[in-house]
Amino acid sequence: MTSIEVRDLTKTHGTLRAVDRLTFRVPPGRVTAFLGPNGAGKSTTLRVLAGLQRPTSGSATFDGRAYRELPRPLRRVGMLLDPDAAHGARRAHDHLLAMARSNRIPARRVGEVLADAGIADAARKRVRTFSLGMRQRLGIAAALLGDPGVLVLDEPTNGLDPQGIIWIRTLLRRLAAQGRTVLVSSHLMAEVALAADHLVVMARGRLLADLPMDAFVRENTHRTVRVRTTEGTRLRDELARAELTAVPGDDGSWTVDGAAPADIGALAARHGIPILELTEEGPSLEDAYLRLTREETRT
Ligand SMILES: Nc1ncnc2c1ncn2[C@@H]1O[C@H](COP(=O)(O)OP(=O)(O)OP(=O)(O)O)[C@@H](O)[C@H]1O
Repeated sequence: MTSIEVRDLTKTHGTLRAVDRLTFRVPPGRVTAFLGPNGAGKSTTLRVLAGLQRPTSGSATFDGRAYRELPRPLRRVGMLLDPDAAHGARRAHDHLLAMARSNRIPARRVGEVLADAGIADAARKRVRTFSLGMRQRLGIAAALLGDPGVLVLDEPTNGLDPQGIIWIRTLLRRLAAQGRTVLVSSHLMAEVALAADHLVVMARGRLLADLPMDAFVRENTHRTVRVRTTEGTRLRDELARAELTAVPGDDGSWTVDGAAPADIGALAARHGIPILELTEEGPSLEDAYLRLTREETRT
């Protein structure tokens, strides 16, 4: 199966380096999420990958071949970059059929992908009457048309309803499990956490992180424990004696850094301090991502 290879890619717009010496590889068999704050350079990278923009230097290829060099590219690479790519006057079915014909894809695939994308009922409707969510589904149907080994989807959940978001997540996982190469950009961290195995994070045109999801969360967050007690000041003082800091919250709870719940429970028991709640707050991808990119938003 094909890998995506971005190598030393730079793309400038005038004096702005939208992408700045970016290097990463997306191998088959896993879902790779492509993240970064607004203006990070994700769309620019994907447009260069799709051959819609020329790199200033470096390359973005599929096993070393540029998109434009691929014969019948829709059979190799499925891309969703712009939900408005289909002409509004076209009917959904005809739009996909034209794409299929130009890439020698069997016409029966049109009906299959329309059904897969949940828009079979709208097949004969003109695209301009589609909602944003339906246009996204049509774009995803188009990406799947050639049964490609590589899928590149830019913000596929834009405009989708909750069922649509679950559908995308399941679809991405299935495509990766089939051994395909899946790269998906997103702003919605919670959804990325459930769908992706691996993260590539960029900001200000540069690579910030390229690592497995669990390592990313571990490296960029720390666990805390939330405690509720009827004797907050005593608990705080006893924790301070054990060199732990308890920070009071707005709701009467305390947050403790750097200790396990069992340690805090044992300490409270030794001093006869009643505990009403003791909860370990796990690191979330969202926390990790915000921490990593806090200083990196381009204005
Ligand atoms: N054609 C262009 N001409 C000038 N500047 C551009 C052009 N395209 C993109 N940029 C700039 O390049 C930077 C990267 O933009 P890009 O759209 O790639 O970011 P992004 O990570 O996809 O952001 P978002 O998450 O907001 O979609 C931004 O500062 C943007 O304003």
